[in-house]
Amino acid sequence: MFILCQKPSIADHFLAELRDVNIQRDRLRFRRNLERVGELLAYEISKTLSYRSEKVQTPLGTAPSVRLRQPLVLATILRASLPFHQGFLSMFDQAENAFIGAYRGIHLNDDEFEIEMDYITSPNLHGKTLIIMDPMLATGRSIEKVYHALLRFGIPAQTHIASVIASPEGVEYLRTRMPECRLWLGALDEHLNEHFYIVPGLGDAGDLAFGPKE
Ligand SMILES: O=P(O)(O)OC[C@H]1O[C@H](OP(=O)(O)OP(=O)(O)O)[C@H](O)[C@@H]1O
Ligand SMILES: O=c1cc[nH]c(=O)[nH]1
Ligand SMILES: [Mg+2]
Repeated sequence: MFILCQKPSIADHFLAELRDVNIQRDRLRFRRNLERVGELLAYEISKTLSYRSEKVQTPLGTAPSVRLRQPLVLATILRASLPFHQGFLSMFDQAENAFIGAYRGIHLNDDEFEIEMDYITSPNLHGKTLIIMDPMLATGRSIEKVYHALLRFGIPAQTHIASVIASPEGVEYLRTRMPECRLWLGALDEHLNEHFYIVPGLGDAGDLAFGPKE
């Protein structure tokens, strides 16, 4: 598991703005900060990808270079993940993309709720590197449901899961259910509250990015 905010960097500044109740009133800034954390995590993941060597002609000579070789698919969970996805797409500009409409639906009881999934579109995933993005990894139920639904489109060579903020409960849940996936986090928080929200977290990422929903 990789955690971006383990030693102080500009990433902590972006996380602080995302969490701050006053700054997060500015939706444009909130979305842009999700995007910036996406860019930074994409850069970290890029260090694990494979590249091919080549020579590039400059105006003054030839430079030994490398270019990304690995086919990537970026999978994003609507709504909250859209700005985070944009950050990844800025780095991996030629990636293919998958979109999934998933959200927390009816509560079955005090301890459980259903994840509704009503839209999924994906390219073939066979042998590709899949990156599933969702800014909030709370219980882990959304990511688990989406991952297993995506496997219908082919078995990826490897899968990365990226989140801005995670709970220890969510991390543990994914570790046991999806041990083959590698986790990339902005920050790991304290716990989930009784409504399954991350504490201290940042609140409802989808509403903060796009406004409340009915
Ligand atoms: O780990 P989990 O317990 O599954 O919760 C995390 C999910 O909750 C949020 O989505 P939400 O259902 O609020 O939808 P939204 O993005 O439309 O706001 C978030 O973006 C995750 O997808
Ligand atoms: O803390 C949480 C949990 C789920 N979804 C959010 O947006 N925030
Ligand atoms: Mg939400």
